[in-house]
Amino acid sequence: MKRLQLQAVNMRFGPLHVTRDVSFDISTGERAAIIGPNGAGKTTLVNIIAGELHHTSGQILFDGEDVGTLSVAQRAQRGLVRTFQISRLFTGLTVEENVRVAALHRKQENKPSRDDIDTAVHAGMSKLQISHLAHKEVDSLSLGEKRLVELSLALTQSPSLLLLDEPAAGIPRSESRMVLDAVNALPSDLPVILIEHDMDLVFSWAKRIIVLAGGAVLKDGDPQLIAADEHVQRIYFGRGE
Ligand SMILES: Nc1ncnc2c1ncn2[C@@H]1O[C@H](COP(=O)(O)OP(=O)(O)OP(=O)(O)O)[C@@H](O)[C@H]1O
Repeated sequence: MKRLQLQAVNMRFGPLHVTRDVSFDISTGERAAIIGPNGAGKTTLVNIIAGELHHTSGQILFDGEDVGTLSVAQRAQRGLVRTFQISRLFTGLTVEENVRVAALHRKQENKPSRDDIDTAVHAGMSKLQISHLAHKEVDSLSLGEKRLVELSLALTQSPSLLLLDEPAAGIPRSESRMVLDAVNALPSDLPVILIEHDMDLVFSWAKRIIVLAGGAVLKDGDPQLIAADEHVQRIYFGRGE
């Protein structure tokens, strides 16, 4: 089932045409990575999908609804949830308190009871195996642990599509395995779009890779096809010819 549909999406900042006729669909359970050289327009595209930026033409449908004019919060309420490159955790609060704040904002039809919130908080932490960190202040955590807490905040919001913005960015090598394991352990039916510079993570995780160059989709296919494509190698990896 199609969850997200981008149809000829464009973004212009004044004279700068940064996103060019981007079209693709993401279906239930799909694991897609968006890659591309610096300045290719990856962050702009994530911001457009999440609602931080409003595209200048084209359509964004989520579960069949045109969400193009909705705010970040309205999209998150519908299940379109993102994480950030830069930590947005509340410092001074514990892990559990941070997860609780996210649980209060989660997608729901009815007003949640205290029990509902408690259940969501504990499920969010146990899915990411961070229950042992519940009572630690987030400031005392390692970078990798903070990234897991951010992932658990996103899961606590009951996403029906998750946008991961460079989950491995800034994480020391010693902890990158932990982050990769967490990304790998995300529920298999949850569609995920990953923006990532770490090619080991991209190629070990993604089932589909969308290559952006100059704001447009250069190639869209499975990792084998992308790795073997001469155009991609030339533009993205600086190889070929
Ligand atoms: N608010 C803005 N105003 C004007 N130009 C912008 C704005 N945001 C991004 N751009 C331009 O859009 C282009 C794409 O930037 P973007 O950050 O989306 O690329 P990226 O692929 O995420 O790059 P990186 O890998 O370096 O993070 C760049 O040329 C950038 O300068």
